Amino acid sequence: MPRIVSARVIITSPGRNFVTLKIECDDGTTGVGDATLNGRELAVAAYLTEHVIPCLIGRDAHRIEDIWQYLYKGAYWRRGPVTMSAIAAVDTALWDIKGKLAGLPVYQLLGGAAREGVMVYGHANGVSIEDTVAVARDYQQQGYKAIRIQCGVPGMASTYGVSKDRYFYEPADADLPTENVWSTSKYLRVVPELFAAAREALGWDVHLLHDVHHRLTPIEAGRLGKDLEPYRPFWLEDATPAENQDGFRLIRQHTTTPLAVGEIFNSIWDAKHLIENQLIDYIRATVVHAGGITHLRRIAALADLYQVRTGCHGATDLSPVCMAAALHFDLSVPNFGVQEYMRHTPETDAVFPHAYSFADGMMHPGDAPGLGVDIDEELAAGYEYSRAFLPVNRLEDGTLWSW
Ligand SMILES: O=C(O)C(=O)C[C@H](O)[C@H](O)CO
Ligand SMILES: [Mg+2]
Repeated sequence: MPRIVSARVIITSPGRNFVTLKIECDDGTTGVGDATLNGRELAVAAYLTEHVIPCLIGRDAHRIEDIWQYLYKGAYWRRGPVTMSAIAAVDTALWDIKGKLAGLPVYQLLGGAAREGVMVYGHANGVSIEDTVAVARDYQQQGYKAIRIQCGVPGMASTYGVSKDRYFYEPADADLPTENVWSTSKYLRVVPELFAAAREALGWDVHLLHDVHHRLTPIEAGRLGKDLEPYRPFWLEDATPAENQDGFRLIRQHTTTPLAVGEIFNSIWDAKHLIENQLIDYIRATVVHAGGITHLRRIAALADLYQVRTGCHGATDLSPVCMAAALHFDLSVPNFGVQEYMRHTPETDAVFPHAYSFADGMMHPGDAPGLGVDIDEELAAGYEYSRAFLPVNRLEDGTLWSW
């Protein structure tokens, strides 16, 4: 049996912060897992170092389910993003090790490929409708079959999803949280205009997506969904905060626009009511924040019963290790929908050499044994951690709002 002899947390910042767990077995086999929780990185690092790693030493690395249960039930304190990201990192690293020992890519261990490739969506954003449409056209020419479109809101200094760089969106940008201003009425006017312009320029053969980022009330979201129906969006994401899951029932009563939610979910319990009541169409939980491949498969299995499909979160704060794991999951799961793909910077790609590839709007995890991703520790050591917070959001009168 491959016995775990060491586990280490590696923190690096090649343009942004990443936390990676590396587990090593007595035969020298290693596995990696992403443990990055944007803006709260050191909390997960400490949880791993102080409370998880000591319990791993000496265990059989093949016993993925037992170790998952040990860390989840055994902690007594269940769920939560810090705990579940730490468990995810261990779980991901163990799947990596199992794949390497079997000489197989992880997707083969998960049942094999259920499709030829993984459809991904890219991010088109711009300060104006024209800018966004121009970037979206660029993505379409690169072969993307699905594109998320976000544009600046006239009269507002900054808007979620609209970055300084056309291709790299990085919201965690300051040593203390940046303050953004939000106006629902201004926003609700511009989004249907954006979709109209995008359909006009791009035609109907490309999927268009949009992220509301938890900023509307259910009835406002119902209005937006209805206004967008003529443009056939693929999904409306995080239309309203999901703590009150019944809020989605109200949205559903007013629109047939498909709904996606779950990037901040960390367990099946966050999604259970939404899935069982068919209040959503896509579940966006992903490997790093929702307990690893093991737990994500459980969520997907529940979702499959209700024709809810997967749409894993894949922003740049999820490291290439998470991206690789998500692609193995996506390729094998029966109810796959789409995968978010926000390209990492060249510095990040160099620190995390990987076997996954993009061609013609589709990705593939590659056929290297395990996850097909690693961390170049020497390179990683050259990028020191630097604290960065996600922004906060306020209404024009100063009221704190959802970001
Ligand atoms: O990628 C998305 O859909 C996001 O909403 C990005 C998030 O704001 C980001 O990952 C937060 O860390
Ligand atoms: Mg989102």
